[in-house]
Amino acid sequence: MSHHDERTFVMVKPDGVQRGLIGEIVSRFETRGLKLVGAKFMRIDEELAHEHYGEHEGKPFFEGLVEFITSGPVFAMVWEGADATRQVRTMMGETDPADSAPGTIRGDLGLDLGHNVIHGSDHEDEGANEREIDLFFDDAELVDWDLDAAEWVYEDEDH
Ligand SMILES: Nc1ncnc2c1ncn2[C@@H]1O[C@H](COP(=O)(O)OP(=O)(O)OP(=O)(O)O)[C@@H](O)[C@H]1O
Repeated sequence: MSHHDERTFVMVKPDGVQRGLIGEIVSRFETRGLKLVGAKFMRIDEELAHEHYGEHEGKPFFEGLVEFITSGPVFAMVWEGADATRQVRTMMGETDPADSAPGTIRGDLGLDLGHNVIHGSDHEDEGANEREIDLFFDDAELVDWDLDAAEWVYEDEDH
């Protein structure tokens, strides 16, 4: 990982998994030049849901949000690249698919606010990316590419 790279947490939510959108979503980040360093197909239990969405506790949509995120499998990922957290948020679009521009993931694939197919760490919340990566992944599950072959694909001023 070079000095300006960072890692961010991204997750295809249960609606995206159920609709068969994992491949489409992974493909968008791959072709945008981000590097996949971790991925896990999993169920989120109540405890993890409360930790992950703790900031929304007490809001009227909280219980529904927990019920939704625990309702089926999710595809959790860690992506790495220059300014990765902000890049991913830009590619995702707005929280509400109705406000998201065509070309963004939610603008193209999202159905409504409760079914917006993807989560990505908030780039305006300092350290949210690292906190969420730690919440979902053990260090040993994150993979260093460290391949010569990767260097010509991902041009880097350090090389
Ligand atoms: N008013 C609402 N009614 C129903 N669901 C909501 C509402 N506001 C937010 N949500 C759901 O809660 C999630 C978290 O809300 P937040 O404001 O953190 O949006 P976000 O950061 O764009 O989304 P995410 O955290 O999933 O990436 C949203 O993705 C959405 O699915």
